[in-house]
Amino acid sequence: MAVTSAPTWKRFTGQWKVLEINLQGGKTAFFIAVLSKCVHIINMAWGQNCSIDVVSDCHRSHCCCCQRGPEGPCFPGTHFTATPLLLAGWWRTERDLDSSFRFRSSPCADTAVLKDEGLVPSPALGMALCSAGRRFLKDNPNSASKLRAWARARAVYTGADGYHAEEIKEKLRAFPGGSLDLVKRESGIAVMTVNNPTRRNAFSGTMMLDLEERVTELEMWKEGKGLIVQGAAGTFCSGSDLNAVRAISNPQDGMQMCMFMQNSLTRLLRLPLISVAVVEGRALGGGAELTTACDFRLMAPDSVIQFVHKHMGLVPGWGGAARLVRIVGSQSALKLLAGAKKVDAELGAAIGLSDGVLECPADGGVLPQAEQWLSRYVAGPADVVRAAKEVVVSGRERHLEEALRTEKDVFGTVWGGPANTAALAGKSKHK
Ligand SMILES: CCC(=O)SCCNC(=O)CCNC(=O)[C@H](O)C(C)(C)COP(=O)(O)OP(=O)(O)OC[C@H]1O[C@@H](n2cnc3c(N)ncnc32)[C@H](O)[C@@H]1OP(=O)(O)O
Repeated sequence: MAVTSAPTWKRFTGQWKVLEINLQGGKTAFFIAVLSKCVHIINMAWGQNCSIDVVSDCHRSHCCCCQRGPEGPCFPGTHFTATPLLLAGWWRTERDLDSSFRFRSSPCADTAVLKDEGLVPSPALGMALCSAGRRFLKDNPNSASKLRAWARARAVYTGADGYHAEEIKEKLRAFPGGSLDLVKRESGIAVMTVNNPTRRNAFSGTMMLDLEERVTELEMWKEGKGLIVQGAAGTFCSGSDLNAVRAISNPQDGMQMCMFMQNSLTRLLRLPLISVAVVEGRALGGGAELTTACDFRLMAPDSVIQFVHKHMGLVPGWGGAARLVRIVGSQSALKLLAGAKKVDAELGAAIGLSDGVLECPADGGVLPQAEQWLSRYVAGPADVVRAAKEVVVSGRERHLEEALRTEKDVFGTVWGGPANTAALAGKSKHK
């Protein structure tokens, strides 16, 4: 069941807030938020068959109701079909919640109304709901793992944005061809290959679906440290498959495809893995956008990254413009987009789009060079490498105060951990 209007904070009292969400069919869902070290959200959906998208990732926080830590969260996030009383997500900060629902809270100390309506929540109520939720997850292990995946995912769009995931997936399934192949290595580095050589690795509909699946797989890969994204057969990716683009060129499908790809590529960039796009040949249109969803880009000598969207009467829609501005700054981004400028390895290095030039491929191709380049950043224990990526993502995406809090939480996961203890036990000099 869809959310029919922007959620609003209805009540606010001290540590508690009640958020009201209007659902289709006149149903209402309430979320009770406990504001303290973490924000614990309890969703009580009064009515059958309503479904709400909730995305969160406070897997490292401790629930202030039941004091559960990362291993036993109440609910790390959900996309749920709610029964009269169901479940929840919990957010690390209030702002996470706000951005999940795209609204701003406006606290209005309205204790009296709360009391009048007998709605004053209590820690006991919170605990009861936590425990009901845990029981649900125990009885529904598939939901639990899905929830965990969602928790890590932190996609941009949900049903509240008018995004209909299943509908667009159905449409994309009608444009088959190619694949996105993923190999996870013992070294902790995975290689994802955009594989559709007969169309210069253009993204068919099913490859877009593959991308989402591969990202989900990587989100659940706890041993992972690094990711290399490459194209098959010596070229990176020629963007979206023009045959599919022509078929779904109506505004509705375009928007849905845009949200689908933004979600997947945002999740790709937010993975706790250090990622690098290895660009050989051409990275055009959506292919250029894909390179920006990696932390780094390495370019082969004759390679070109080109945001050809302008030539197509478009601007990027897979999040490539927003990411490009963050990588090269607005001046350079404007030149690349408004001029559809070809970026070769030299220009790429000069403007900071490329982080290194690969040498002419030897027998083994450029992959070993890329692995060698990446190895200096992924050396060491996975939890430390992943923590480094996490604090950088947080610093890039969150307001300072929130990023500082996240940094504290992530710091707490490595402080006194095995790598830290071993380092302290040895002689520590960094000459
Ligand atoms: C998100 C927005 C977007 O991404 S819009 C898509 C933007 N991309 C494009 O417009 C790329 C158009 N393609 C090209 O410019 C050239 O094909 C490039 C990639 C430079 C390769 O040139 P070249 O090496 O000479 O090969 P070619 O043109 O003979 O192509 C080989 C076969 O591949 C196909 N192909 C290529 N790109 C796409 C694509 N994006 N979608 C669908 N098919 C594509 C070509 O049509 C060609 O197929 P065929 O062998 O003629 O059947």
